[in-house]
Amino acid sequence: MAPLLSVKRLSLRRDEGEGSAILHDFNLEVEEGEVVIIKGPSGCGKTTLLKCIAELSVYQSGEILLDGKRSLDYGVPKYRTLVQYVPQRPSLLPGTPAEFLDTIRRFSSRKKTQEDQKGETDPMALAEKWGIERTMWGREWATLSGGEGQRIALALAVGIGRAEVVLLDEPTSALDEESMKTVERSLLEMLPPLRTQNSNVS
Ligand SMILES: Nc1ncnc2c1ncn2[C@@H]1O[C@H](COP(=O)(O)OP(=O)(O)OP(=O)(O)O)[C@@H](O)[C@H]1O
Repeated sequence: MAPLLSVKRLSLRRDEGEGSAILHDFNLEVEEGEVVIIKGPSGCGKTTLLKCIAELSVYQSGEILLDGKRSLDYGVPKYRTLVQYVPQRPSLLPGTPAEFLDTIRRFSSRKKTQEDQKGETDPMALAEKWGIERTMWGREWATLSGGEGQRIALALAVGIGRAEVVLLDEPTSALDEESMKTVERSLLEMLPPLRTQNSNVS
């Protein structure tokens, strides 16, 4: 059986392919239920790798497969609902989290099956458990603190329940220790790891 996610010989260079290499022939296989931690020094390409997997960055060569199929086989919008990227700085997103949630729900409601609804948790209720008041969803992303934006982005990614792969880019880097523990505890409850894997980008 094909792994849930495979990254095969991924290579990407800086400056639209004209500069030095960021990733060179990078390979990764992730099985269903597996939690993978990507480690490496600042600037080595961790965010770039996650953005490539989410089809948000253009790479020069290599292949990324979800359940053995390319993003183009799914169609990129559908692929992005299956592979969700939670950015390090959601404050750079336009509009408000409530608008974002509406857009996802409008897109989802047309195709939602009972199977889709199984893993769903209300993102607002989830974020509330992490100390995010419901009124915050109506504020522009740019006006939220780094930690508030991170908790909302995380609640959106894991609460909607359609994602097969959730890519978390330092998801708790802007949180204080207590909030970090609360968020990590509930993430672990929602995403029980069958196995863990450490992968280095260097
Ligand atoms: N659009 C771009 N154009 C040119 N260089 C870029 C671009 N995006 C990223 N880079 C460079 O690619 C390298 C990898 O960046 P990336 O953000 O993936 O690193 P990282 O490992 O996530 O770092 P950190 O741990 O500091 O967040 C860096 O040298 C960065 O400056």
